[in-house]
Amino acid sequence: MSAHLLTLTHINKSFAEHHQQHPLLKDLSISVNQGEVIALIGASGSGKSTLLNIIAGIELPDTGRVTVEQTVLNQLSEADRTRFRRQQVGFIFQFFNLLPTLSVRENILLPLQLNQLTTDQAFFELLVNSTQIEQLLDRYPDDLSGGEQQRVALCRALIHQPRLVLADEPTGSLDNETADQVFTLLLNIAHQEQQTLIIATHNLQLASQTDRVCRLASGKITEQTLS
Ligand SMILES: Nc1ncnc2c1ncn2[C@@H]1O[C@H](COP(=O)(O)OP(=O)(O)OP(=O)(O)O)[C@@H](O)[C@H]1O
Repeated sequence: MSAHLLTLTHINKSFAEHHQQHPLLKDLSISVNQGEVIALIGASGSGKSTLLNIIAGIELPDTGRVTVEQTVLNQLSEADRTRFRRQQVGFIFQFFNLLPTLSVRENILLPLQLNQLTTDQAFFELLVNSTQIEQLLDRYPDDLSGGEQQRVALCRALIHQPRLVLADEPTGSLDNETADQVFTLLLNIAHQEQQTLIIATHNLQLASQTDRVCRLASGKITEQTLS
C-alpha cells in the first residue's frame, strides 16, 4: 500500500461576510497517497482555491491539521511554512503570479535560485519545449498572452521537481488543444517524478484522466466517478 503524503484532518475555514461568519470548509478530511493525481472539482466559489492555499500553507485553517509526511504544516512558523513551500511544493496559481520585472527565463529559474539549486539543463529544456515557450524566454510576462503566461507558470512550478504540485485551474486560459497538451504534460511529469498532484479544474473531461476525482460542495469533499 502506498504511504500517505498528505493528510487533511477536520479542516474548518470560514470568512466574515456582512459581520457574519460564513463557513466555507466544514470538518473536511482527506488523505492523498504519494504519487497520486487528484482532480478537485466543484462550483465556482465552493472553496477550491482556498483549499489549495491551505494545503500549501499560504492560508491557515481555523481548526484542523494539514500534515505533509511527518510535518504538521499549520503548526509551523510563517518562515518555516515559506521554506517548506519553497522546497517541497510547486504551485500553479490561477492568475499565474509571474514577476513582471523578471524575464520568462528568470521567472522559470527563480525556484532553483531561491533553493540554491543548480539548473538541470535537460529538464529545463524538456519543460520549455513541451510547453512550446522556447521563443518566449527573453520576453517579459506583461508582453505575453494569458495562455502563454499559464505555460510559463507551469514551468516555474515544476522546475525544482517538488514532491507536491498544486495546480489551480492550470488550463483555464488555454484553448482546448493546448489545454490537453498542458494537462498531459502535468500528468506525465507527475508520474515520471512520482509527484503527488492536485489539480483544481472545471474541465470534467480532463478531470476524468486522473486517479481520483474529488468534488468540493457545501464545505466537504466527496469522491465522484465520472463516466
Ligand atoms: N480572504 C477571504 N476573505 C473573504 N472571503 C473569501 C476569502 N477568500 C475566499 N473567500 C470567499 O470564499 C469563497 C470561495 O472562494 P475560492 O476562491 O476558494 O473558490 P473557488 O472554488 O476556487 O472558485 P473558482 O472556481 O471561481 O476559482 C468565495 O465566495 C470567496 O469570495
